[in-house]
Amino acid sequence: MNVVRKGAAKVLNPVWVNGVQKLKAVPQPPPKPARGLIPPALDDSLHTVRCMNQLRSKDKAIEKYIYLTQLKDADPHMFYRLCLDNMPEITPLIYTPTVGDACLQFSHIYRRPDGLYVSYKDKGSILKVLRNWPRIDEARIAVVTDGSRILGLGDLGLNGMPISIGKLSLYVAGAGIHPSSTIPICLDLGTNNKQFLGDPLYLGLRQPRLPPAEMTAFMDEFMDAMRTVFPKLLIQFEDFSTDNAFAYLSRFRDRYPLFNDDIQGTGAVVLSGFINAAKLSSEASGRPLKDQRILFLGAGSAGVGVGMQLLAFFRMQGMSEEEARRRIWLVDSQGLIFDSRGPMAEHKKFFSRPDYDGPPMTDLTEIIKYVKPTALLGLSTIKGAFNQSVIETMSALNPRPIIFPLSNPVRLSECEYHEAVQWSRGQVIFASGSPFPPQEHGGRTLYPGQGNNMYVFPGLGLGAILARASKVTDSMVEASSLGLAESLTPEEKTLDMIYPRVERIRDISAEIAAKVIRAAQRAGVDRNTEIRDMWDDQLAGWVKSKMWNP
Ligand SMILES: NC(=O)C1=CN([C@@H]2O[C@H](COP(=O)(O)OP(=O)(O)OC[C@H]3O[C@@H](n4cnc5c(N)ncnc54)[C@H](OP(=O)(O)O)[C@@H]3O)[C@@H](O)[C@H]2O)C=CC1
Ligand SMILES: CC(=O)C(=O)O
Ligand SMILES: [Mg+2]
Repeated sequence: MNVVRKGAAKVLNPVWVNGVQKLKAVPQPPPKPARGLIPPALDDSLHTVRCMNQLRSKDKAIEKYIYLTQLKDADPHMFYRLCLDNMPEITPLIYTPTVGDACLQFSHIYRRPDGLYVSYKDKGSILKVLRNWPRIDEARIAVVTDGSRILGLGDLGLNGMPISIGKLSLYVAGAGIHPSSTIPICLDLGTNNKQFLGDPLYLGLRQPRLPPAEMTAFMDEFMDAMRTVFPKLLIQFEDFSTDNAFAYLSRFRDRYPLFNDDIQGTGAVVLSGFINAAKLSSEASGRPLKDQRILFLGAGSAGVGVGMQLLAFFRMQGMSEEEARRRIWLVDSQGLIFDSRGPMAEHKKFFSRPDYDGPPMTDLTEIIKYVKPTALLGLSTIKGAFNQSVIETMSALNPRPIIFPLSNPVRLSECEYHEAVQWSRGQVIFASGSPFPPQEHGGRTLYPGQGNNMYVFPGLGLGAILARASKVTDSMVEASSLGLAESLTPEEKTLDMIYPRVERIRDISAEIAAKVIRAAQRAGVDRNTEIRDMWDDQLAGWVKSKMWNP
């Protein structure tokens, strides 16, 4: 279990709140083991070197993942120290892309319990199961998946647990949430994955997924029980299949403090990258922001979530809803989405085009020639969909085309960075869901952005927790996005970066959290009255003081 320093003592530390000194219980690490129980020359700073050497000696990413999982279990302080000191190297191992392989293989690489499993068999007694969690009073944030759409890998059932664990490791590393305040949760509601159902080692329920009414009844009981057992908890819904992602966000968001990371977190992170990318593209084309035209490949929870966030941003620029909506085109597995195409899923209707009435359009290059987009965003899970013809056509239309292949893990990315650089002759403004290495082009080093919700959810969650928000409003999500967009340093701007360096994640999360707290206060959903009167710089310092450090 991810118990940090089991049996840690608590001491009272003085803290200042609105100019008043109070005493607060702070968990302390246990005393060092007694003399003779550890090697005499064991030294913390050298031990980090030893651990990194052991990590780097493994050939395969999945072996590194297993090593880090064991390290987290044995010595969480050292695990998070390594994460913080080596973010660019370790993030792809504990998160996408490697976490995708960890999910695929979870039932085979499983070693020790971590997180909470709530099964359909627990229906009627979910409350009791939740009460088995060992750190109820400390719990502040849960990431909940039902494993039905893990990254772009489909229905992985109970094997989705590493996604919840990985996201929460980033909450700790990236935003300083205390490890013992986190609960990874996997709802085990069956799976339609035939390979898993036939695998004797599969750890989940061997039954097909539930019909919608039964699933909703289960979710109602689960959410009620969550509120009873964990009254201070923020909930992040993660990797639910498209219909359920939209349905449960709208069903529960006004009753519980929660957000859906794939719809809202992705919307926020992509808007942020888009704002910075649009500035660069406008400098090259002279085209004002209001003339940006966005084409999405993929119209699922992420595509539509990003579309809605962009729409809100265009509205902030003074456009009417109709004008803003007409800036956005969606393409799904059947091609361009337009009104006269025939029946379509509810979540696609808002962006369906009323102004196209021709034959179905399925070829992406042809669609680009028709739409003339300035930005092409991929949330389709279709590897290679942004081929040479697509990128050359985008480059012919735009001096600096914005191309974001955002699907995860890396092997499902719509294109790779080196391809985008080569086919655009170095002009592409690029962000991908999973990381790619920098490229040399024309004597310059070009840096890809990582347009991944990992830049947003730690700060958004930290802000919501510290504000003790009763719900997560659209304005809080928007504040997280604008906070991220504004966080670039002058040096990062000089390098044409559109997202900050991941090494700065703690500072970025603190900035985002402070903005989220302000948005919660403006929306009147904050319940932490002690920080309402703080000035901005006081609030920023206070947020940082709340971060846990390994
Ligand atoms: N970078 C980031 O931070 C994030 C990335 N993602 C990634 O985005 C991807 C999609 O996630 P999500 O939206 O939740 O998944 P969904 O399953 O909800 O959506 C996938 C969409 O892609 C469409 N699609 C499938 N095949 C094709 C095709 N051949 N041509 C065009 N479109 C196609 C589907 O069409 P149809 O509707 O017709 O089935 C659907 O609209 C995943 O890989 C996920 O990992 C998700 C969240 C965050
Ligand atoms: C990043 C993420 O949340 C996803 O790919 O689903
Ligand atoms: Mg996700």
